[in-house]
Amino acid sequence: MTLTAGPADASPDLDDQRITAVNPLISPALLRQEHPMTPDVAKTVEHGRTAAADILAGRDDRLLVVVGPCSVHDPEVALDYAQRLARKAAEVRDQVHVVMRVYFEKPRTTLGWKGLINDPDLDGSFAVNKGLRTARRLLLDIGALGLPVGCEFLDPILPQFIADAVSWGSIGARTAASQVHRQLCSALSMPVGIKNSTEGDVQVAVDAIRAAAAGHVFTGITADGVAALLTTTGNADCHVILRGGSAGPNYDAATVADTLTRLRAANLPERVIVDASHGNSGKDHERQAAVAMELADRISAGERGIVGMMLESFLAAGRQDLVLGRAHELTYGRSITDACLDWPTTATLLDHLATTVGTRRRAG
Ligand SMILES: O=C[C@H](O)[C@H](O)COP(=O)(O)O
Ligand SMILES: C=C(OP(=O)(O)O)C(=O)O
Repeated sequence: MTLTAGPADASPDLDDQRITAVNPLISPALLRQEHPMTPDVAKTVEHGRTAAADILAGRDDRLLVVVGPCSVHDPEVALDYAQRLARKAAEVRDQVHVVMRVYFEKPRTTLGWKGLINDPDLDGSFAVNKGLRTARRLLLDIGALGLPVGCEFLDPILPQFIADAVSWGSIGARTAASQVHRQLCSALSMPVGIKNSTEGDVQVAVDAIRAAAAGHVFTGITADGVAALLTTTGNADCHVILRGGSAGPNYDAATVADTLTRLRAANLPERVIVDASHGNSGKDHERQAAVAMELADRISAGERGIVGMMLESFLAAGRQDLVLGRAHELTYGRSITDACLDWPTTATLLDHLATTVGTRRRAG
């Protein structure tokens, strides 16, 4: 007897036409079990979050400074940097609340290395489970130094793996308009800075803050890695980061004042953080110091609204190109994404920002 194919067998395969591999992903719960939160790190995280929220709300008159490499590509180097920054942060703690940039996810304009979680071996092997383990371990090691950390959140699944160890979050210029990211912010347990667009549109960040302040219902994952519907309260601690744009810098007093007006119009707290890098430095790391010094002068002269700064800083100045698979050729402590200030310049700037806050205090 000959079997003839029924209509179902004749149907073309419609699924997964462009997926070439499906591999297991560890669950957030498993990662948290392997690298558990400790009481000391929890204290650092909690203190880092509360201090940032207090500064943003005007309850604490210190400056919030988010400083560190554009991206982490080697956890040992990042820890070396963190040890130096932790000592400096302790010295300036009465005037400056220091949060280390520990960025594991890089949003690319087109293509490029997408960060330590996506490709921890820097060779295109995309060992994501290893990347998650390395990232979480590093966050805990830095937290153990008493130094709070800040991360950019890009993939909406990934916060479940690391967010408990993070004191401050960021949404980048390329995702500020994304509803997915605004919903994510509404769920995050820490203050989140949202950047103006790469073109320099500030309103998109103000709109994002409004959206993130509201509660949402959206799809995400649980700690066990199972898809779920999440219902959120909204995050009242989101704030604008002015990062400049393709039209040029936007840290000038007029743009800061215009941003505060937009925030007031949206019934939001009139506070901004200024990113001294990216569009505000034209990606010239040396310019960052000049931007920070100009902001310091304006802050000590009493300009209102600027409650913090972001600096891209690493051990060595500038940047270098990564050749995939040849990470062993990289210079120690130099960025493989955007150019950074070197450590001595960073330490001097942090001292200067501490003096700035002291001057502003004395002026009342
Ligand atoms: O901060 C880092 C970069 O500016 C951002 O990830 C975009 O990088 P790219 O333009 O080199 O892709
Ligand atoms: C990607 C970053 O910045 P932006 O989103 O402003 O380009 C960053 O701060 O690493």
